[in-house]
Amino acid sequence: MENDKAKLFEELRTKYPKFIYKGYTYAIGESSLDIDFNFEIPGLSQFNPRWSIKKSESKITDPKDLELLIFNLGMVELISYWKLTCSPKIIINCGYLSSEQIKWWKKLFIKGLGEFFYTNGISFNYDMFEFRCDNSQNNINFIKNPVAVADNSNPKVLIPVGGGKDSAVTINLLENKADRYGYVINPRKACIDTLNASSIPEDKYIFVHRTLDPNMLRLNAEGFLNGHTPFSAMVAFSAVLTAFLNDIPYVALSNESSANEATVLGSDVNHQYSKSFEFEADFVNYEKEYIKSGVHYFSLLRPFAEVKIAEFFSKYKEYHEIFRSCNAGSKLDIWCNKCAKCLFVYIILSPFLDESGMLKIFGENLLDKDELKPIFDKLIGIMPEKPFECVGSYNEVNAALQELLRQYEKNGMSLPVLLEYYRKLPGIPKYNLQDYCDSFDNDNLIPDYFLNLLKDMGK
Ligand SMILES: CC(=O)N[C@H]1[C@@H](OP(=O)(O)OP(=O)(O)OC[C@H]2O[C@@H](n3ccc(=O)[nH]c3=O)[C@H](O)[C@@H]2O)O[C@H](CO)[C@@H](O)[C@@H]1O[C@H](C)C(=O)N[C@@H](C)C(=O)N[C@@H](CCC(=O)O)C(=O)O
Ligand SMILES: Nc1ncnc2c1ncn2[C@@H]1O[C@H](COP(=O)(O)OP(=O)(O)OP(=O)(O)O)[C@@H](O)[C@H]1O
Repeated sequence: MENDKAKLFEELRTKYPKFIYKGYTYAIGESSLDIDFNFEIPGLSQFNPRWSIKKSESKITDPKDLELLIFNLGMVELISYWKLTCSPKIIINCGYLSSEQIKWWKKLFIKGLGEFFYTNGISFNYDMFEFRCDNSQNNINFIKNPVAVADNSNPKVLIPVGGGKDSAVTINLLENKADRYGYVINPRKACIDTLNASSIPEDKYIFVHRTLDPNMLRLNAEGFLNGHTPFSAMVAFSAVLTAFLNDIPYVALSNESSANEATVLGSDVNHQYSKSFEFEADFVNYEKEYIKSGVHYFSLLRPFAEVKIAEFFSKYKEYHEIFRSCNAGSKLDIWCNKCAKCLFVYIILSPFLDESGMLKIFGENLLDKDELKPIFDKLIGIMPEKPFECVGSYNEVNAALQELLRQYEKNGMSLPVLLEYYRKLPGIPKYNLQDYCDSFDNDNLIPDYFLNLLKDMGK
């Protein structure tokens, strides 16, 4: 199967040697910015993905100011379309990229699609594709009116909300400390419920509608190359554009330090690459160097491990029955209770909530499901690969399980099947959960105002 895909990859690249980013059009309405991108794989299909971004009434002083942001959103959007054929030439007809920028985009393609290449059995490197851009540097519309930080005591901040626990923690940590706006791409129930459960007023929900081109979905169904794309990189570019449009100087992500760990042990393949600090730092440099919107992008939760975020979240009961971290069940708004993400969230919340609290969320004890053992083995690190999901590090999974084991034994409770299995496993090193809860990663780009808030809260 993997070899078939690698063969298909070669065939498609030969048959479709070019991918063209032909252009974009946009219209600024009273309450939204509407964008149409135009991509083409000659001989195969045109693609017109669309974005509609809510905007405030505030006037855009110069519409041209939006163009660099829109062009760059198109650059990240095109990854999903390019991956159908992985064409060796990417021709950019609507914007200029310097050789440094081209290097930057090549890195995002290679690392952001690391899982896609790995799971399709494709080996891919920097020499296997090139970017050509026809436009001269003179055509760049530099931003003339960047967003300024107006009020440092209650700054406006855009918080991307995914419907899971992490963004709910950011929302709550910033309550009464910042003027919060909730940002959601294609809102699903858990995202809306999360915002409704928070104290963010409805007029500060900023919803964005992104439409995938049906030709891509058709070609996926026909068997063209498909797989994971760096979704969080798209969140980054679109959130900065949305913040700019709404005169909001900060974008606060909820990406944690655990996202930095590779998914495949000893390799660069990381499902969460675009949630890693490496991407965050690259993105901030790119934005400051080549876009200069004035918007500051950072992750408020970067210093923390997932277990610390779980500890915060365990206290925010108002979200417990509405949040959904499960990607597999995201369309149906359910916890599927079968996937790695469900089991992972179950494990890291368990030390902080009693059994009835856990039952309210999941409806059953996932550590009592013997059929989840293969996933469990991947989460604790006795297999060479973690699941391709947004899950925390091996160490913190082990630390949470060992703390849970301690609690069960202290209370004289009988162990669920996976915890009993874990207790008997030989050679597992000892971990202390508190060490992970106390850790604070200084590799972060949190602006002083927000860093001081975390410090004042004793975090
Ligand atoms: C696949 C994906 O990114 N889905 C996100 C997307 O959902 P949407 O309803 O628009 O599309 P799907 O039904 O999932 O996919 C249909 C087909 O289109 C392809 N595709 C989709 C999106 C895209 O950007 N590029 C594509 O090529 C895909 O391959 C299918 O063939 O948008 C939603 C929000 O609007 C997101 O919630 C969807 O995210 C999924 C729940 C999901 O599982 N996303 C994974 C990428 C994922 O692992 N998410 C991580 C974060 C990953 C990261 O750090 O990059 C997570 O949330 O844990
Ligand atoms: N549809 C979306 N719209 C806007 N931002 C999103 C969306 N989906 C995810 N995000 C952003 O990406 C981040 C990472 O997504 P991820 O699913 O890992 O986190 P989460 O939903 O907050 O929590 P959990 O880890 O419990 O799922 C989110 O915290 C949020 O900032």
